[in-house]
Amino acid sequence: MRPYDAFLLISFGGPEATDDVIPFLENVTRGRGIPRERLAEVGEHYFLFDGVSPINGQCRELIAAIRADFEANGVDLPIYWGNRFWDPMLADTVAQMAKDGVRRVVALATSAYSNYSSHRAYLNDIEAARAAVGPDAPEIELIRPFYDHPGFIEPLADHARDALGRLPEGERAGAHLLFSAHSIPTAMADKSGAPGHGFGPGGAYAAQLAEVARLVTERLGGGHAYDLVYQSRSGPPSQPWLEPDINDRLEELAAEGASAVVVIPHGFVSDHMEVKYDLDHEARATAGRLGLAFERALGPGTHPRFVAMVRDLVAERASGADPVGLGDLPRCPDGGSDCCPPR
Ligand SMILES: CC1=C(CCC(=O)O)c2cc3nc(cc4[nH]c(cc5[nH]c(cc1n2)c(C)c5CCC(=O)O)c(CCC(=O)O)c4C)C(CCC(=O)O)=C3C
Ligand SMILES: [Fe+2]
Repeated sequence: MRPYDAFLLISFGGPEATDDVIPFLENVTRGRGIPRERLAEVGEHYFLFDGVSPINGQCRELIAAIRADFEANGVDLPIYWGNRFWDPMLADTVAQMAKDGVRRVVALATSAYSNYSSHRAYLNDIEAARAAVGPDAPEIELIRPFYDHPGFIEPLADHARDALGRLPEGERAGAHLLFSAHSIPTAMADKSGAPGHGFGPGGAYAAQLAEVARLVTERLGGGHAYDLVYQSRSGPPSQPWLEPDINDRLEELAAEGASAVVVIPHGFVSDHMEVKYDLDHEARATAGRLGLAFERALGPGTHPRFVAMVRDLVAERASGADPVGLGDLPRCPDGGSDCCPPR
């Protein structure tokens, strides 16, 4: 697709063997002030799965689906993949693209929202990788945060409907929906989005998460009660992070008389370790202890509408058309020159 000569998927990366776990965690937390105990604890989450994070496999599946979709729709772009924290590392991929003579790249991050960790960090890592490669490095344009795209919202709603359908029949109509996203420090959240956006506490990130929760609930019909909750908090206890934690909210819901919950991990694009451990393992156990029926909806993953969204976003970027989106928030512009500064 003109004006690009390659498509690049950029993801977080995850270990794929026991010996990868600690070096991976060191890459992620370098200079971040994460307490050592938290690292040891998170290492255990990975060891429980023999050191294999699902995220790289999910990227391979997504790339296979994008390749098939590009082919079926006449999009003639080679596809590359680079991670921020584990092999294939982004800098190596950028070096490979330079060797292959690639000059102009359109990139998508496996991260849908506005905040430093989900957006600005990707832009910074792209520039660091290009600088490491030198003058032959291609130009790389990162696609905007896409949380509001119908190709993100519709798969979430489809998968939430499936999860409701897995509850015992008598629990479906009254099920409480919990939309779960990665917690971040409140200082990072408050600054998310474009400067001076006026979203208030939690910034663009919390506002976007709330908007997606509303749009998905609306699509399900049935008037389900729902909340926005957070998971996977790290950092020292003295530092405020976005709340409520999903486990605390489950306690409250049980006390309020709820009997079934469907968790929708709308903060993520695939069912990686933060979903498998923090939701399927930990939150499910909390719900079980409280006597709540519990189902967890799949993430967008390789839902055909999500895969087609990638092609839509590439075309949008190539043509310079106005961003397509659902809901009431201002659209994120491409380029994002000054949005999502560090905390
Ligand atoms: C917003 C957000 C997303 C969603 C957007 C996106 O996808 O980008 C995300 C995704 C992910 N986070 C992941 C893993 C980790 N995140 C950590 C630490 C942190 N995450 C943060 C935020 C986010 N994280 C923050 C503010 C920290 C504190 C350190 C810092 O300020 O930067 C740590 C360190 C240990 C710990 O403290 O938990 C790990 C191991 C994996 C891989 C899972 C797998 O292996 O399958 C994925 C997809
Ligand atoms: Fe994270």
